[in-house]
Amino acid sequence: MTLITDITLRRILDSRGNATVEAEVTTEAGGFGRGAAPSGASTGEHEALELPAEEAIEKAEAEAVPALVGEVDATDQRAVDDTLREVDGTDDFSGIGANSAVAISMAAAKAGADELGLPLFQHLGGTFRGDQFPTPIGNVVGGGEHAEEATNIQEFLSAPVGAPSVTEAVFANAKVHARIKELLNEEDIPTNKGDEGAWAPPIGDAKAFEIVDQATSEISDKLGFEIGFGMDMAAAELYDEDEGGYVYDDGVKSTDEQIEYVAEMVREYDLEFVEDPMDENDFEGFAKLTDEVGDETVICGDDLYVTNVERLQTGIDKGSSNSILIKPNQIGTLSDAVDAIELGAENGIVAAVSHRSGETEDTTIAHLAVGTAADFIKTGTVAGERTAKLNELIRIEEQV
Ligand SMILES: C=C(OP(=O)(O)O)C(=O)O
Ligand SMILES: [Mg+2]
Repeated sequence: MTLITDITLRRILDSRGNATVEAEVTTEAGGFGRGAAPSGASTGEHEALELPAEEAIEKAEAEAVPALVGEVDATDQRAVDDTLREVDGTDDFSGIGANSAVAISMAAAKAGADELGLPLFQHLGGTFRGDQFPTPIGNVVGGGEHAEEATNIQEFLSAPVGAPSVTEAVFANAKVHARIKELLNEEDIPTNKGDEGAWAPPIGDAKAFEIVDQATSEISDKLGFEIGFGMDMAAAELYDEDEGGYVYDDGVKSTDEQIEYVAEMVREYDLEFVEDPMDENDFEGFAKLTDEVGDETVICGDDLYVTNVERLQTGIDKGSSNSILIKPNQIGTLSDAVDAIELGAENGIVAAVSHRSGETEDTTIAHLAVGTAADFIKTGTVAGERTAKLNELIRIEEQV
């Protein structure tokens, strides 16, 4: 029994320059952990609620801190997370804010690991986990809600599926990112950047498919292992019911046309990963697409599931996808995120643990991905708040 003895909450900057919540947890025997909440821009309609940082801190200091300090064992992550849910008293963490909840949850996990003298991935995953690494998929070109005057599709993701190690995969993605800059320069296309460090050039989706295909093929040939690519369409941001479907610069696609378009791209470019190809409430559209190309590629639900086991169960029942994106702050605690990964695993749904577009130097998701044997981790390719996680993966690989 190693009780939490202190919790400090503060406002810090995220990568977009917005205020976010950082938590520090200290335990009786001197264990210490620090965690910080990320923040989305293309957020799902059904996500847990982020409150303004100051308000979230104030509410958590009044409600959560007294219920945890001197009361809960830091090494018992379920007890920490159950307490956060109990004191919050809502389904969407609108009581204390999902940003305060996830920061405390992650800080407590790190304090628990420190207390036990274990690396975080092992504390989260247990003794028999930690030797299986995710493929890091990293956005190299993008637009949508993450950049203006760029592609309609939010993210084009380099996917080094044949890399011999996670370290080689991380460097491969950085090389693809660099090669894309050269290709854009050759055509005098401006190399603006989006929120996550991907290039955000003023080009259409068709051109982006060509450039990313060329860059991944060239770097794959150079390095001698397979590098494909995928995409996060963030289609809920494109969908407009009043317009009758998915709104692109060159026209509107109906649901059936969207399914056809995505299936065509999967086949033409042999896509490794397709996230949110349909609107966040269209379980049926997802299911049709998964039926059509689910044996050729990974169809992943992000805004569709928002890391929520009830929504995932609906997707399982309807056959909506073969993958789930996992973002701890979408649901509020690490326990909830692990529950979603495990429900998925029991039903043949592979996990992709993910950053948010607004990030901090926090590296918890690297440990969560390794500790739960997730198939993928999506956390960018360059930029300090992204490389923090990628470099942590390199360090973890050295430890196992
Ligand atoms: C990382 C993403 O973006 P955001 O954090 O803005 O939701 C995403 O949609 O997968
Ligand atoms: Mg997404």
